Amino acid sequence: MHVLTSTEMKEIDKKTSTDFGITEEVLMEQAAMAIVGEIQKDFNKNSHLLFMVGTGNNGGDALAAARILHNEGYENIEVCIIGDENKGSRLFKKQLNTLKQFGFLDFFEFNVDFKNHVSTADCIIDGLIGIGLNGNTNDLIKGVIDIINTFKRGKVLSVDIPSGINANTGEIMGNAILADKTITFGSVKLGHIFFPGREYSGTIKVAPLSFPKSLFNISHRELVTPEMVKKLLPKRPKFSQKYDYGNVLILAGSSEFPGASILSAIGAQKVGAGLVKLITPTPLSSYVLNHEPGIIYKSLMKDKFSLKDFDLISKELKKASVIVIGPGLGRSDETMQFVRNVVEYSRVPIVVDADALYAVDSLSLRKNIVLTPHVGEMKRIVRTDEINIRQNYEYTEKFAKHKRATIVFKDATTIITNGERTYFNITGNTALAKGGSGDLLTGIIAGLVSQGLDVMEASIVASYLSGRTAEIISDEITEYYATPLDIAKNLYKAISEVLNV
Ligand SMILES: NC(=O)C1=CN([C@@H]2O[C@H](COP(=O)(O)OP(=O)(O)OC[C@H]3O[C@@H](n4cnc5c(N)ncnc54)[C@H](OP(=O)(O)O)[C@@H]3O)[C@@H](O)[C@H]2O)[C@@H](O)CC1
Ligand SMILES: Nc1ncnc2c1ncn2[C@@H]1O[C@H](COP(=O)(O)OP(=O)(O)O)[C@@H](O)[C@H]1O
Ligand SMILES: [K+]
Repeated sequence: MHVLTSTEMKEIDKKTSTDFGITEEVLMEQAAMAIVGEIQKDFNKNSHLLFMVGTGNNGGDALAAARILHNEGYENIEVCIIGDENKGSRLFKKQLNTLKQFGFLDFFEFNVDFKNHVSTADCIIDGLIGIGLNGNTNDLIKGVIDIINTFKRGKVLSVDIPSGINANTGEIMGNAILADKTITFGSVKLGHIFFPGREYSGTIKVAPLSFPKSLFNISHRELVTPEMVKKLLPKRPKFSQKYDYGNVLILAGSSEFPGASILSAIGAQKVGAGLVKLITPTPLSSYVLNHEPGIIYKSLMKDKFSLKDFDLISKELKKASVIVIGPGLGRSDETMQFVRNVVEYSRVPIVVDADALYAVDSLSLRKNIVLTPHVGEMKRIVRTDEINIRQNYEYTEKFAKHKRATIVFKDATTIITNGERTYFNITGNTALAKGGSGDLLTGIIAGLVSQGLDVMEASIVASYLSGRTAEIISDEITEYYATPLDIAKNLYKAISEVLNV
């Protein structure tokens, strides 16, 4: 599913009408039917429905939905219009007229009594502002939203996007409606998938309406879906053996951070790599063997990697189909030099994570190198703490283009981009907000590359699977308790689920 900006959505809207003859009126009627469908799922004809209506087309959608329900015999509908009706959009005015022609009379003014309407409503339909939001909410709308958020007792259904949420960033513009459910049209917008918009939207439903599918190619951004992951998962034909599933070389660890390397190695193996070879400076053999005896393990019997180790491992570099470098390395100068040499002299795909991210700063990279920074690392490698990079996907896209590499910007909403195409992963929860989850992810990415995926495809599948596994096992053992090792051991649950989509 494409993830759109408000401008892209408006463009699609316009073209649907000019190039395909499906008018805005038709689309609005379809949007209204979709809203009605959602209301009918949860509320009956006696339910108290409060329609909060702005004077743009978002309000038009809400008015049309109120009219359809009134016509269906819903008896307890109230409509409250906020703003100057005379200055409303063409379709808002048209819908208001039509509603009146259907004999609807229960309009009320926004006044001191408003709190009572809000607190007695079974469902508040938020049609105040949609993707036409043009800045911070003004005083009038701000007051209305505050009262709704404070005094609501029933459910809140937002039309298109919670009023006050920036459709392009998910930011709260002044204040915003906290919805239980949002019904949006055509496709999701960026504001639905970036926090806090993602939280404010509640459950998101997408009504396709009659937009021609081809028009959505206007966007180069997509949401990672189970269907996408299923298609990408490497095949495992019966007539095959371990060499068909690649050779992952992991260069990780130091005396200071021994555990990270093991998680990466387990991640690669649990996702199906043919051979996983882990080389660490410090001896870890009993840990590795306890966790997974199938991992091929070698220690250089020292504290940390340095440039002179390069010759020692150059034979391994030649045999590898993919390299992981970074987890737990430490950041000493000699280790950073070692990392630069590995990255410069290898041609196979490389997953660069954690400490190694700081070493590649000065290097020119290539498309089959993937950098996997979390928020802190991203801020440091792009040298900024000013802009809000977590929601600024364009910044990450530009950075990927500039580095000529693929970036996985790991966060609650993860951005995966090579600067030309961008994917957002929204699986996962706070079970992953623990040291080691990123090390595991790195290994999973490499394990998928070793089976033939490119780094972008592998990052999409890996982010989805680790996040989805976290969700599945959190239902069983809670987000508090689940550890990166639990995620690794339960990866099969998300894989099986995807295979059965
Ligand atoms: N696109 C599509 O394909 C389809 C779109 N559809 C629907 O149209 C919606 C977009 O409609 P839109 O363009 O009329 O804008 P909309 O969201 O109603 O906002 C404008 C209103 O908000 C107000 N307002 C704005 N900012 C404000 C602020 N900061 N503080 C306070 N007020 C503010 C602004 O007031 P004004 O600035 O004019 O005083 C005006 O009244 C879209 O979300 C979807 O629901 C469907 O029918 C199906 C097909
Ligand atoms: N609240 C959250 N919701 C979803 N995913 C999360 C959340 N917090 C962290 N993650 C994911 O967990 C992983 C954490 O990686 P990272 O911070 O690099 O861990 P570490 O460096 O300790 O191994 C990333 O894949 C990130 O997307
Ligand atoms: K809205």
